[in-house]
Order: sequence, then C-alpha cells, then structure tokens
Amino acid sequence: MVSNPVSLPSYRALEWQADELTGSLKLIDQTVLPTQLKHIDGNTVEHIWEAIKQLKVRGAPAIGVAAAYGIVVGLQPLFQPGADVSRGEFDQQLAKVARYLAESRPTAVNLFWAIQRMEQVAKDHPQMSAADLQKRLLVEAQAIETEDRAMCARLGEFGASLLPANSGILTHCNTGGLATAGDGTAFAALAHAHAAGKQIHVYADETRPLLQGARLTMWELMQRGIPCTLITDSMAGQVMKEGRIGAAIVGADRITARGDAANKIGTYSVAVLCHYHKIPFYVSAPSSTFDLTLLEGKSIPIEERVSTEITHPGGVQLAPTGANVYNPAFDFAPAELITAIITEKGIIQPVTEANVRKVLSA
Ligand SMILES: CSC[C@@H](O)[C@@H](O)C(=O)COP(=O)(O)O
Repeated sequence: MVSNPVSLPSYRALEWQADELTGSLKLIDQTVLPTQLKHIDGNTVEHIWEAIKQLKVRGAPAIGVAAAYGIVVGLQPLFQPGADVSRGEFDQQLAKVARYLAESRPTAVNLFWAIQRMEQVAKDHPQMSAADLQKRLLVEAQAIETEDRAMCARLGEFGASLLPANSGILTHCNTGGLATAGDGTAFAALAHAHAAGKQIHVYADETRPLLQGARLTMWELMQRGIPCTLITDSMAGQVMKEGRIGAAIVGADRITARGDAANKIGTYSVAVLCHYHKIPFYVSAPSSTFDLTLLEGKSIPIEERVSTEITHPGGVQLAPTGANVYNPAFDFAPAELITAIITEKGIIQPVTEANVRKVLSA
C-alpha cells in the first residue's frame, strides 16, 4: 500500500461559516471555473437547493455534505430572536426541508443518505428541545463533512496502491476536492500515486456536455502539479489503442448491491473500451455511495437534464433550433466490467454481490 501523506488542496468546495446566531454554507461556484474562482453564500435552503440543481456544488459526496448543511440552514428561520420553537413545529419544518432538498437531484445516493442521517438524529432524540436539536444537527452535518474527508484519504491510499507506476491513467468527470469535502475519490488515488513518486500521467476526458473533466479536473490536476493531458471523450479509445493508458479510475454516484456503478455519462463507454483493450477499470467511492436496496444498475434513477446543455454549450447555439435532444446525465458500468471497487473499508475484487456485502460490513 502507498501510504505517503498527501496535503489537502488549498481550495475547499464547501465551508461552513457561522457567527453566534446563524451560519451559512460558502461554496465555490463550480459553473464558472476555471476562468473564475468565485464563492457563493448559501444562506437560505433555496440557495443551497439551486446550487445543487445547477451544479454549482456537485459530485456525489459534496452534494451529500451540502444537503446536510442545507437542513441546518433550512431550520434557521424558525429561530427568530425571542421565538420559542416547539418540537412539533421543528419536526414539521425538518420534514419539509428534507423533502425539498431530496428533490434537487435524483442519482447521487449520497444526497438521500445524508438527509436520512440528519433525520435519524431527530428520531433518536425525541425528548430534545428544538434549540438543542438544531445545535445537534449542526454537529451531525460537521461530522458528515469530517468523515467524508477521512474517507477520501483512505480511498486515496487504497486507490494509489492499485495504480501502475510509470503509466498513463485515464479518468472521467471530476472526482477531486471539488466533488468532496476532502481530496476526492478517484482523484485522491491520482494525488496519492503522484505524491508517492509513481510517475503517473493523467488523461482527463473532457466529459461532455458540462465539461467537468476539462474545466474542473484539469484545473485541479494543474493546481496540484500532477502531469496531465486533456482529451475529448471520443479520443479515449484512440489513446488506449496507442498504449498510453495503464488503468482507468472513476468515481460513482450510486453503486448497487451487485456492484453496478452509476457515474457521469460516458463512464460506461470508458468501461467497455477498457474491457476491449484489457485495461483495468477501477471505481472509487465511499460507502455512502452504495445503495444496497438496489440490486441492478438498471434500477438506479438516471437524471435527465435540460436540452440546452447540449444544444447551447456555454450559452452558444450549436444545434439547429428545435433539435430533438436526449440528455441523460449518468450511465452505469455493470459489475462485470469493473476490475475492482475501492472503498474506505477495503477493495472489492472481484466485484460480486457477496464481496460488496462483505467489504461494506467490515
Ligand atoms: C467524487 S464524485 C463521483 C461522481 O459524483 C462524479 O464522477 C460525477 O459523476 C459527478 O457528476 P455531477 O453531475 O458533476 O455531479
């Protein structure tokens, strides 16, 4: 195992900021990166909902952390100076805010996992006053954030141990510090392998249509001094055929009990290409990304996004007015195409239902 310590990125996708009475969630607006490093202030639950919906904050783990803080922010309006908030009133607002946030995006299960975890705190403390419970919920949101950071570090260590040295590594979408509270999932493996002197060179798919690879992963790789090259999604097969790629590693938004892994659209193509070229295809995700209530990838809800993301990239019209568009934001790689799934609890290999359940229950 590679256990070289890796420093965290200097930028933080999300940061809780609080004065004595209220707090808000400071977010990097990821829609304007890399040309602008701009922050937004998530000081209402509507702001946070919008930020998730519009991908200002994105990436499965980061969405979960943002939703946890979103619950705290959504309950704050109850506590006006002098207000005596009853527990009934508090529970009603909690349910409302939880339902609202759950409607922001459908695929990343970390969103629902974090919301349920926050709601469970209230269920576990039926006698607690509203004011104390509000404080306790903030502690829970902070714990979700801290745990995510620790999970990223483990994913980085485990992932780096699998990556071949002196090799090109292909990645898709963005799985770094911008997508998590820490160093990332798949990205953490790249950062750890680089820090350990493995001499890797990262090939980043641009990741159509919203270009998380070109805009965000390239920005993060360059910020961290990791050697990297940008390619379009359609070049992945060619760079593999040229022998430039020793492994591919991606993140996930939801992984089923049998190990089918949903991730950004285009991931399935990468998995198929890896299979054809006999290149290991790794998925890296924390346990909060697993949905053991689902067996097969085809049951994962796939978000469909607006057609203008394809017809008008960056606001510039590219397709004829009125063109029919299909815009699924995710696909899934079936377990059979995944060499191993890296989790903070260990490496799942081969990817079978029995192994998924065994590693996750460790
Ligand atoms: C650590 S992030 C893993 C995934 O969430 C990531 O690969 C991805 O697909 C993100 O999609 P996005 O639509 O940008 O939220």
